[in-house]
Amino acid sequence: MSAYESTTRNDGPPIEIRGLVNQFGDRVIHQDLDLTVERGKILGVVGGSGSGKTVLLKSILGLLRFKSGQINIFGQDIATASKKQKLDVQSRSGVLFQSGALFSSLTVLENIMVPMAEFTKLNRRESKRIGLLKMSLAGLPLNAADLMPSELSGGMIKRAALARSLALDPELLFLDEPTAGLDPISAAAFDALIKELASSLGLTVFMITHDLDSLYTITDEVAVLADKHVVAKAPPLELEKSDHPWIHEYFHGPRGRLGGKMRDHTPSGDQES
Ligand SMILES: Nc1ncnc2c1ncn2[C@@H]1O[C@H](COP(=O)(O)OP(=O)(O)OP(=O)(O)O)[C@@H](O)[C@H]1O
Repeated sequence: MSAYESTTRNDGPPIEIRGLVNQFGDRVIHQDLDLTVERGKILGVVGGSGSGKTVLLKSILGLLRFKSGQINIFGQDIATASKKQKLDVQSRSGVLFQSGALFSSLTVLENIMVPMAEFTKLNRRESKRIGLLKMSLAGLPLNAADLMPSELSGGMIKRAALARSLALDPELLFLDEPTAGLDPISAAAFDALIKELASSLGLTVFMITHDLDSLYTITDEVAVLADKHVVAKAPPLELEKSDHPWIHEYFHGPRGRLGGKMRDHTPSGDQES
C-alpha cells in the first residue's frame, strides 16, 4: 500500500532514538543520544552551532550512516530496514530543507509532483490536481504553479518546498530552520501556517530552528542538543528555568527572549519611581 493510500498506522512513536553515536574520525559528535518524538507533537530542536543538529537530522533521514545506536521511525529500525521498508518510511515523511532544495529546472507545480511520481501510481492529471491542492494548503497562489524557482521570493520558495513536503500526505514532517532568511512578518506567517497544518493534518513535526519566536509560538516541546546529546526536552516555558549553562544563556543571554524582555524593562536614566 502506498503512503498516499495509507491511513495512520499505530506502530510506535514516529521517532525513537536510543544510544546514538556519530563520529567523524576522532571527533565525536553524538554520544549516547536518546530522543523520542511522540505522535502529533511539534518538537523544536535547538543547540549551538556545530552541536550536531544537521548530523542528527541526516542520521534520522538515512542520509548518513551512524556509528552505533538505534533509530526507529514508526517502530522500524532504519539501520536494518529492507529497501521496501525504507521506502515506506520515506513515503510517510516529508522534509523541508533549509534552502528549499527545489529543482531549479522544474516549475513550482512540477516540483510538488516529484514525490508523487516517485512514490505513487497517480497519473499526471491526478498529480496535478493534488499538487494544486497542496499549493493552496501551503498558502501559494495558484498562478505560481508555472513559475520557476528562480522567479520566487524567499517566502514563496519556503511555501513551495512545504507544499512538496506535503505531497504524499506525510505523518511526519522534518523542517530544517524553516524561518531562516525570512523577515519577521513572513516568519510569523510561516510559523502560523505550520501550526495550523500540523493541527489540521495531525502531523508530527521535528523542527530544527534558531528562531526563539518559533519555539514559543508553535512547539510543544524543545529538545536541546549540547555536550553531544539531548540534555533536556521540555516545553519552552519550562526550559527557561533550566540551570544548564547553554540553556540558561540561550533564554536569558543578550539575544534570548528573556534577555530582551529584561532589556526592554531596564530603566535607562529616567527611572520609574
Ligand atoms: N560529513 C562530515 N564530515 C566531517 N565532519 C562533519 C561532517 N558533517 C558534519 N561534520 C561536523 O559535525 C559537527 C556538527 O555539524 P552539524 O552540521 O550537525 O552542526 P549544526 O548543529 O547543524 O550546526 P549549525 O547550527 O551551525 O548548522 C560540525 O563540527 C561539523 O563540522
